[in-house]
Amino acid sequence: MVTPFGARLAAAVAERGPLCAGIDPHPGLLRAWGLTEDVAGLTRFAMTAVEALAGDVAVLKPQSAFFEAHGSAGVAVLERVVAESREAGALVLLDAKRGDIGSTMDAYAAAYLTEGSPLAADAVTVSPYLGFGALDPALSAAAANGRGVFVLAMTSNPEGGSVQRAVGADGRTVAQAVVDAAGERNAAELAEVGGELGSVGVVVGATVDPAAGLDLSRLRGPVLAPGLGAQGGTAEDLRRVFGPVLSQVLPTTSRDVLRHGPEVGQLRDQARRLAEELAAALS
Ligand SMILES: O=c1ccn([C@@H]2O[C@H](COP(=O)(O)O)[C@@H](O)[C@H]2O)c(=O)[nH]1
Repeated sequence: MVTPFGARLAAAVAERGPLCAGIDPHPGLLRAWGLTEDVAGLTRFAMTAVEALAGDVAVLKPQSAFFEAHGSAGVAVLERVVAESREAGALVLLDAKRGDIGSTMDAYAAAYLTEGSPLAADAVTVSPYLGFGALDPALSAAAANGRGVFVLAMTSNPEGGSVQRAVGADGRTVAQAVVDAAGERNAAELAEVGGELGSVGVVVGATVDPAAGLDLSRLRGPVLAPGLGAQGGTAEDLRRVFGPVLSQVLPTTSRDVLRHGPEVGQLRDQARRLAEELAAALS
């Protein structure tokens, strides 16, 4: 039997600390690193980040959009990032935010969650706004292959609230319904294979207002928390937003690490500093 993603994530965080470092090759960061805004610059940027971070952090989160922006050659760089990060011992969470009808989700599951695919990662972000049930192919492939999914619930951007905080006929917000559906999948997984942490995560911004009242207590899975650093969230916010489920939080930041490049040692030092600060905030 394959080891479930939830168990692999818990082990990685226990060994390496809680930081999920993003690899977001923004054009502005390429310029700041003195690189050209082309595939050569992208390659140097991304592989420097991998060299600095993949042996150190628990999870690396490449943002697919910045690689896709360079066309097929950019996607080839993303394939290298995924493969070399995993070889160096980091889990890879591919931030692609895919979501579609079930038959198309089959193809996304084949691309991101199936051994042998050039873009197969340890986990992928997905969007539930075609209905949580439409994600079934990805959830099934993840379970079968020891991989994970992170479902958008309450995102870090201010615009998200108009959709995610809308209240349905049952009185729950859209975000709460997403979290509850993820929790049901985790309860089924943990009942079947045991363990503490399920493989279906959700995305909840470190920037969200705790007054939104999102109840994560029955999730029993990881909570990816973006929004730290460049978007204004702080380690202290994690305690305020996620108090009762702090041990399940996987804080992520991209620019707050990457702005310390291009020197490998400085990137690594910043990631270590943040990992320590976050571990303290989450304990
Ligand atoms: O709610 C969300 C979901 C995903 N993201 C992604 O995380 C990083 C954040 O980058 P920073 O430089 O740390 O701001 C980026 O890839 C987003 O697409 C998010 O910010 N919020």
